[in-house]
Amino acid sequence: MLEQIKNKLVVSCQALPEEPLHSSLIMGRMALAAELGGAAGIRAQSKADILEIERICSLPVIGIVKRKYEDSEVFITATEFEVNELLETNCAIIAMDATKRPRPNGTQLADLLALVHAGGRLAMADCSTFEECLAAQALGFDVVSTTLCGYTSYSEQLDGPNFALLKRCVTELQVPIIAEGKINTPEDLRRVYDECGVYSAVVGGAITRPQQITARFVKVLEGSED
Ligand SMILES: CC(=O)N[C@H](C=O)[C@@H](O)[C@H](O)[C@H](O)COP(=O)(O)O
Repeated sequence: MLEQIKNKLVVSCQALPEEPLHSSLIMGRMALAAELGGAAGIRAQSKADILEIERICSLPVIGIVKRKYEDSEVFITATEFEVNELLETNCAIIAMDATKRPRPNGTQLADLLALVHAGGRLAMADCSTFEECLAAQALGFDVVSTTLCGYTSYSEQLDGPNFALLKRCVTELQVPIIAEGKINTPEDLRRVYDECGVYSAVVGGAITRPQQITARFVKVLEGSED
């Protein structure tokens, strides 16, 4: 799987229940469209969406399950329950929140990682800071990403990708680094490869969330810069 996505584009096809495209059928078609467009992999949310994507599209999948728990801010593959759901699909990589925030029910990140590996899958760490990326590598994650940069209270809040963080991770870590989050334009994508030297990159909303794409066009008519 890793070789397949190296230096290529992974497209995240996700629509949560509150989003207009929430539907496994639609996410399957999104994934197929991404495949036809030349993507090398898909990132997808929920067992149902992944099973539909696997049915219709031949690209390897990075799987996550987003579920909110009362006692934690962590919602991307937060407990053993979500990992076990993903193990019922053929996703090659299981991604999870690897931030320092406490997980629901006292769940330990190391236990989730062990479960992923016992299931014969690779594990991807969604981090928000350099320290979290470093800790994820030390724990034994196979790939590390900056997915949650800007989404924890203590991480840098930027409108686009955190190029400096990506570059530091690539320079100082040994595991493959995946750029994910806020890659809003083809130019951003070019830069995470050329300037930061990342292993692979995931683009989501800029390709698969039409409400977000529309808003970007509407904004220029309102006279403000994006
Ligand atoms: C923070 C969070 O929940 N991120 C999620 C992680 O799976 C997705 O909602 C993002 O779409 C994905 O990371 C890709 O990022 P962008 O859509 O910015 O290209």
